[in-house]
Amino acid sequence: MHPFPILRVALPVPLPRLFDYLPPADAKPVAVGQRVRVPFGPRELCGLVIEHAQVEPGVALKSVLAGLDDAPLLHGELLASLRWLAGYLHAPLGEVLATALPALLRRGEPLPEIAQYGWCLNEAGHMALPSMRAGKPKALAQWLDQLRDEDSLDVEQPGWRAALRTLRERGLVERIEIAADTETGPGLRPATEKNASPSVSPNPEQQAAIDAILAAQGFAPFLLDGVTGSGKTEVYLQAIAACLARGQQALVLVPEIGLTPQALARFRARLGVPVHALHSGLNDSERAKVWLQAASGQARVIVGTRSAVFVPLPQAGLIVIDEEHDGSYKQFDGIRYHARDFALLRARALAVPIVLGSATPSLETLHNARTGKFTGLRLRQRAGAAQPPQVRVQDVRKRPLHAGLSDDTLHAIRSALDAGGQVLVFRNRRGYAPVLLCHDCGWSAHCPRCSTPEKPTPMTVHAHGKRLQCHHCGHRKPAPPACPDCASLGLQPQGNGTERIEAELQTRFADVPVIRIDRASSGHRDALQHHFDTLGAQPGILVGTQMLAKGHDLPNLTLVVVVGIDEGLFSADFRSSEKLAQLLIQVAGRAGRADKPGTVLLQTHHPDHALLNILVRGGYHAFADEDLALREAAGFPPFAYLALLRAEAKHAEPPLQFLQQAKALLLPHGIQLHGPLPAPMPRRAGFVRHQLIVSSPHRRALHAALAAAVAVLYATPQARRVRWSLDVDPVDLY
Ligand SMILES: Nc1ncnc2c1ncn2[C@@H]1O[C@H](COP(=O)(O)OP(=O)(O)OP(=O)(O)O)[C@@H](O)[C@H]1O
Ligand SMILES: [Zn+2]
Repeated sequence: MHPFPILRVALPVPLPRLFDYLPPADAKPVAVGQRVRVPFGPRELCGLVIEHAQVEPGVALKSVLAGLDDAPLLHGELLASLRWLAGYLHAPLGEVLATALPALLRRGEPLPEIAQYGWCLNEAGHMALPSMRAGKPKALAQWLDQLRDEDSLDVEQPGWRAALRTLRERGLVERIEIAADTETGPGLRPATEKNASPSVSPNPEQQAAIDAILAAQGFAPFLLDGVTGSGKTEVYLQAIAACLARGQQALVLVPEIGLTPQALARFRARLGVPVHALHSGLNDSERAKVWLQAASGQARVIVGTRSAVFVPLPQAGLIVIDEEHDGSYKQFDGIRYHARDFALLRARALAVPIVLGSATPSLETLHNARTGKFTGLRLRQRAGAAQPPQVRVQDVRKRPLHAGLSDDTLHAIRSALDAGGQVLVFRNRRGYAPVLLCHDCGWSAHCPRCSTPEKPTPMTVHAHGKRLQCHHCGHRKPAPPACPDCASLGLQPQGNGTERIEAELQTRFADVPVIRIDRASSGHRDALQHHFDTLGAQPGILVGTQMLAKGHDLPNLTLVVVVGIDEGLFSADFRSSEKLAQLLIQVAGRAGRADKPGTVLLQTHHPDHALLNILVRGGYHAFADEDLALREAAGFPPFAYLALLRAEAKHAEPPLQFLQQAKALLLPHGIQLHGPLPAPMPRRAGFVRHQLIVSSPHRRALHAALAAAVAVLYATPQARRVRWSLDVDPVDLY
């Protein structure tokens, strides 16, 4: 028998199994959770050892080429949770691990250095201190009479590196590597005046929420259901501070667009410990470092977007999910995990409290709070002196519109600006106009890669009419100078996107800045912050898409105008009402967040629409009651469990055959099957798309059926002729 057991390795390949290898030739034992480099066909891959097993007689195995780590990279709770996730998503473990690990580590590169350094006065420094001249170097020297780590210096002594240079040149300080048990000065005083947000004392509702979270023991899920501007962040901050005081780590998830430098600075200033941010703006090595710092326990507070849910938390004390309803928590390709749901699973495994916060909780989460699975905490009022905004539905039927804006709206904007306020104009369509139409023959511009004869996909007009762009596949081309069908010169952009509204507002309100915020103008987090900084507190207008709806706090914003939501009122998707309601409440919630009252103008051609009425009269909860009742009657989530099997190929046959095969495999399991049917968007980027919806009122029944069928599906010949994916708990059905 071989002296060592064989290694069962998870590899990032689309096959739902582990791969067996002999230990490496150097015969060093490789533990579970360590990375290895292995031969795989003609390639070499980096994988993770998942199990040891005994060699079966007569099986010829290749050897691992090399072990890559001295200690397991993944172990304990995180490895177990990821194995559970792979099972839940019916996805190959190797691909799940590849999604969870930072790219640098996934590629098998060596672990980056994460040692922390600190500075303190040396002997000469202590001698020189009393006689130093007052100034920045002396101030820093006083602070360095004890060892201080570089992170705390960043927080406590902004700009310290310049002063340090002086001290170094004079030979007064030394740099010391800080081990986990090195004693450093009590680094962190409460935040200093200049970088702290004004400290607030919690109001009674906030205090009750804080008390409930602090009293929690072990796994305890909370829904912090607080209206916009109610001060949810203050509740998070106090819960995190208590977690830090217990010596534990806190993980905070935020939507991609919410992680502005401003938001981070607020956390840093209030918590008084380094806050480690994980977001798309970091490079691979920075991401890997934060991940490893979390693994070593050095990182005490990690604030990040979706994929931060995968950081190791050996000393976990609390998980917070801000804006838990946000769509960006769901990954839309590859391994389609939901960060909120995985965070809940981890909180249970880690036995820590988890706080889901939102002014517009997802119906799943509300349902969980109503059935007692989560503890509901309510903040019914805005914090401080702020009042809820006044919402007015404005009937624009038969009214003249200027780039979609009514005369009443334009007057309201003028008055708000004259009163020194800021205005937000929300339109959920970027570009200049959604359609380019020939006024003479009716031709309109369609995407050649995303259209079918039955279902054409219009191309959006950009660059003031000069360019066409498909928002589904990215296809771009110059706008034709004349109609390709009838040669008429009467081509007209139809409808209004943010670009056109911006242009209209710039001409009408030339005296104030008009700033457009959408994916084209502010795709980058820092760009968004830059726009807010440019505007400052002066009167001005922001025009933008849903990027503007999320968690921003602009104290001087007094008027919100909502334009062109009508198309959203009639969508067929069972989640569309929920999404629209959330969007409207969140956008409206930007108005009047400080001492000036806010107004919201909702322009519509359907002033009697049930959704608008219930939202305006009853608010989000009234809407949610009604929508939950509808979902229960129709057997939709959260009253049933769904999975969506998608398949696409250049031609229609292979996806259909694949899904028929899947249906045949699922049929004996007694769950509901709907399809195969063309996807709501039947063609995209040249691929014909079909889908099969699988559902059951019982989660267990659904998963038993999927587990049995998917294992077989991977091996069917039909699977090789399509691109397919399984989406468990899909958010979008297209
Ligand atoms: N107890 C308090 N007293 C006075 N002001 C407060 C208090 N708590 C929070 N605030 C202030 O109220 C404003 C809104 O708080 P915050 O941004 O946390 O709201 P929120 O609940 O997250 O809202 P949204 O869901 O709209 O993002 C902030 O400017 C915050 O500093
Ligand atoms: Zn397209």
